Amino acid sequence: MTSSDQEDRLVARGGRIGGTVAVAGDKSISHRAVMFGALAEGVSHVEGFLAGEDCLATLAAFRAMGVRIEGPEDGRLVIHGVGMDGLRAPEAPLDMGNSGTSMRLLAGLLAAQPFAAELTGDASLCNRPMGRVAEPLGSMGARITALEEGGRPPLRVAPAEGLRGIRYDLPVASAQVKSAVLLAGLYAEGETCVTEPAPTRDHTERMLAAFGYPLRQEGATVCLEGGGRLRAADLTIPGDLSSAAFFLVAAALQPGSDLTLEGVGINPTRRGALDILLAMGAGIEVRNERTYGGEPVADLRVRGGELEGIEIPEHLVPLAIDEFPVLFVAAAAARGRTVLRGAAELRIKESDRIQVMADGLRALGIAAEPLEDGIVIDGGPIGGGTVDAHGDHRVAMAFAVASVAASAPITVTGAAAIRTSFPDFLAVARSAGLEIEADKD
Ligand SMILES: O=C(O)C1=C[C@@H](OP(=O)(O)O)[C@@H](O)[C@H](O)C1
Ligand SMILES: C=C(OP(=O)(O)O)C(=O)O
Repeated sequence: MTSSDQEDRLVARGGRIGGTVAVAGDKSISHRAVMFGALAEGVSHVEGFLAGEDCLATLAAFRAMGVRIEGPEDGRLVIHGVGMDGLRAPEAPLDMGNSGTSMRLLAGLLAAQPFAAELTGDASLCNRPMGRVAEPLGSMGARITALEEGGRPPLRVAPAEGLRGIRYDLPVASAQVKSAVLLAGLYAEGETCVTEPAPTRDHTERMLAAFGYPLRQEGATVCLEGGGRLRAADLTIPGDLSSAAFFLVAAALQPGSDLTLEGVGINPTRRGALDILLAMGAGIEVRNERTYGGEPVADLRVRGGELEGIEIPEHLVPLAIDEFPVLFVAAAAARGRTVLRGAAELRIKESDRIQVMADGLRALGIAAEPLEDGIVIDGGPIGGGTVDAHGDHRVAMAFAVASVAASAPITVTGAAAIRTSFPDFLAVARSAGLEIEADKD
């Protein structure tokens, strides 16, 4: 067995959750820091960059396009910006690994470049739909071809011949699509406006502002004028609420626990998981609110108790989209029934997160009924057993957390992808009191 096979299998035995921990930097913001730092004029300094495989794929892509980036060293990057027109043609296809954010945002940026490029990724990413970005970018004049059926990657992006601004109504609430169109809009003639059907994470808008790019926000619509410039900026990236969510749930479902998570991003367009857990009765206190690089940050203190099942309000779905695997674990440990609807997007993430979570919860003895656009979970005693994360980082970490409420150890297979978003997960989990190890058998 190779060492990566070993990491692919985890055994979690629960434990007493408590203490004070910090999670790694926010993944969404880390991607954008590299992108905007690369396109800026001058040298940007970044602290708290997440050195997970997804963000490293973005970093490697910009290096392959001629951008000098020092680090990451202890989360620090020094990005020598090349300006809006300074990227160079990459010599080989850009490999985005497992990262949907990298592929969709880069599609928007590459659509506007005077050179051809190809974007590819791993088996999971190559199964995800890219028509959602190719279509609006096409109407701006971009020439993007998806090489596989159903708008699936690899994507071939031909040199641009001048893009024009559009007004685009997002058909799905997606920050990746919004960001791809805005990135292309930086280079387009005239104004580009994107209207969202429901709020989605606004890190692109906040970071453009931090790099000095003017934006106009009117209700659900954000607009920018093409042809501007970005000024280098120094940024500190907040801790990732999506990573913190595993420990929020671990502590919230264990009576008597007391855990503080320091320096976590609580951007209102991202904090749906907090609001869902609070509605389930979790004892979470938001303390020491402050701002890092235009992003709100706080320390979160969680004291465990009993959780109640709820009907999750649909407007919270896009605001908690990546946290549902672990929220399903909270639902399994809660008293009563939890119902989620309006979350069909979960079926086209790194795995089909509705089906994969339902299968895993059932293997642990929980009644979980998948719906086309959601799930119904009846809380009850969680048993031990083996569950398959299907190579999905968030599913793997969610089932490790389930062990806190389980009557016997939980073995998680297909867990190596944890490196994509949370390479220090095992270390942080242990310091929060979780007994977890990579299986050596
Ligand atoms: O813009 C981003 O950084 C992200 C947006 C979300 O995807 P969608 O825009 O597809 O919902 C989220 O699931 C992903 O992890 C990160
Ligand atoms: C969906 C996710 O990421 P991405 O779309 O960037 O692969 C995630 O991190 O849960």
